[in-house]
Amino acid sequence: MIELFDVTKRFGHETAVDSISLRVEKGELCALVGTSGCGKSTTLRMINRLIEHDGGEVHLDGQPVRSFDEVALRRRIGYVIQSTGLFPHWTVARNIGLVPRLLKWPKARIRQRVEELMQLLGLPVTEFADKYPRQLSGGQAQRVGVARALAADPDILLMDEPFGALDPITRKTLQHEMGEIQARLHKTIVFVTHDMDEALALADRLVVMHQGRIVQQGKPIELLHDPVNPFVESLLGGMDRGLKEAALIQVSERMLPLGPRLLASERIAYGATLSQALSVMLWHGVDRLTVVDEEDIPIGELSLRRLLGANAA
Ligand SMILES: Nc1ncnc2c1ncn2[C@@H]1O[C@H](COP(=O)(O)OP(=O)(O)OP(=O)(O)O)[C@@H](O)[C@H]1O
Repeated sequence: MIELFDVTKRFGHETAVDSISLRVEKGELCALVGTSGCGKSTTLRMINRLIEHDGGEVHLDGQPVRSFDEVALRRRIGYVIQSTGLFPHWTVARNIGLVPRLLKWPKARIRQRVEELMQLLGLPVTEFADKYPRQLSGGQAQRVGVARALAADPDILLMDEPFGALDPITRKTLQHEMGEIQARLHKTIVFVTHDMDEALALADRLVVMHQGRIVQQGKPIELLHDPVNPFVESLLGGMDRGLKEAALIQVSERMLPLGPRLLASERIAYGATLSQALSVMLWHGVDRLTVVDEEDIPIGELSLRRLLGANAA
């Protein structure tokens, strides 16, 4: 668990982070969002003490971070940044094994752990273990960065725009995989991003910052429904909030059993999102879709009228 109590950071006369309080429960993914310069990265870096706070307290599992040895603290906390920070003259395997080596794990255990993580992150060992960072694409390098952060199995991960430099398709793939990895590993994660869709898709708790302060925090769906002010409303998508909420709901959650009616001609996978289903309806000018499973077998239907009814209720 990570707790910030009235934490403040000043750079000269400028207050970058202004008395913020935040609690991230064990196993929770907390996304920090807000306009550029609002203090997100500074907040993140005060957790692993890359930046020391000036006021208030930062606690990990009830202990002030200042009571930990700085180096030991950073080895306990995985840290992923946009530019990856991989050592260019080290192979992928060596980069991933960095913290376990510093922790003096036996060689065989390090090798086993590196291979396990490469597999988890979709990097075939025979293909990638001996490559150097310059031989990787941006997406592959980012996977190595995440694998490295997970190497010593830290409870806490800090991720600062980890997918910021990637093209939209690779970014979506990595977001999806990150969601799946988190569902398996249940790390406590603080995640900084500029991408609201990424934040909404991944976060258990969304924290909106503005000018060094937290203006609102809560579950993504709560913020979408009840933004506290026009700034939060516009950050969350303004009039697009309905579609953003629909992107968080799976077709399977809203489908109806197959009825006696003829199957609708257009199909949608049960794992698709409601926003994708609405897009398919708009595209084809239809108000019903047949929901199919992985084998393209009809298992239900989605009706625009019933969806509207559900929202109106
Ligand atoms: N080392 C530093 N020295 C002086 N000022 C700094 C330093 N680091 C950050 N700042 C200032 O503190 C404020 C908050 O910066 P921070 O990087 O935390 O914002 P951010 O929300 O992460 O921004 P971005 O989204 O653009 O990355 C900014 O005004 C920035 O200029």
